[in-house]
Amino acid sequence: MRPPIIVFDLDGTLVDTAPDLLDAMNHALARAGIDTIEDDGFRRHVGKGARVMLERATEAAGRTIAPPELDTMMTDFLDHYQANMPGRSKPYESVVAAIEKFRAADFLVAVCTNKVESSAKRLLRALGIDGLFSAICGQDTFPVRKPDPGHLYGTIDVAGGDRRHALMVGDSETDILTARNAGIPVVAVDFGYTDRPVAEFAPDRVISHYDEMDLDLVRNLLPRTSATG
Ligand SMILES: O=C(O)COP(=O)(O)O
Ligand SMILES: [Mg+2]
Repeated sequence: MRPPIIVFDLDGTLVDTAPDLLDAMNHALARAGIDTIEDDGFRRHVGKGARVMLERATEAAGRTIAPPELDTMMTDFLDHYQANMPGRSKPYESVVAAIEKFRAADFLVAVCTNKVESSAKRLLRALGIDGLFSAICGQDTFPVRKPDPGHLYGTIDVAGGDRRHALMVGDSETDILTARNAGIPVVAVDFGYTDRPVAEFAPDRVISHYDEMDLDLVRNLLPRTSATG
């Protein structure tokens, strides 16, 4: 029997990455001659991949850019972002302790993110926490990405987990839609990056701190089995 699994989103859920995403975005914008961003309004665009963040910042500056230019900006973004890891990015308070508790209770833990896979792996390695995860899958790991359920199913399969005893943890509408599309329960954190309060997207639970995410909460959301009950 495959073990139960908890799948975390990355940006805004597992790691507070916004300052470094902003630095890398501004580097790419400046190289393209586009106004850089000074406020943190861009956080609401995190979760759909860096290309969407760059497109939104470009629109906000009143510019339209052709796909090849956007490709160049994406390369500039990734070069800067990956060269400066881990930068100021930090795992959210108590998330590592929570993950260690789940692993000790024989849950697998994995990451399903719309970051490119190499960025996700490099960041988690730079933070010294990559070893906690049985799979780290990004927007380019499979032919589909969140909110397509195939991204979440694929992550569970690579990790060797049980799709029927899986839980998603995320911070955005994208994550909640992904879990719903997959028929998998979802816990939302309310401290991440989203354009509207996560409760509006009707997750199964909302938490404000990882201290709230104990084994009882997880087991209550999963179908009963000898492994999870
Ligand atoms: O938008 C991104 O770059 C990734 O965001 P995610 O880790 O929240 O999926
Ligand atoms: Mg996120």
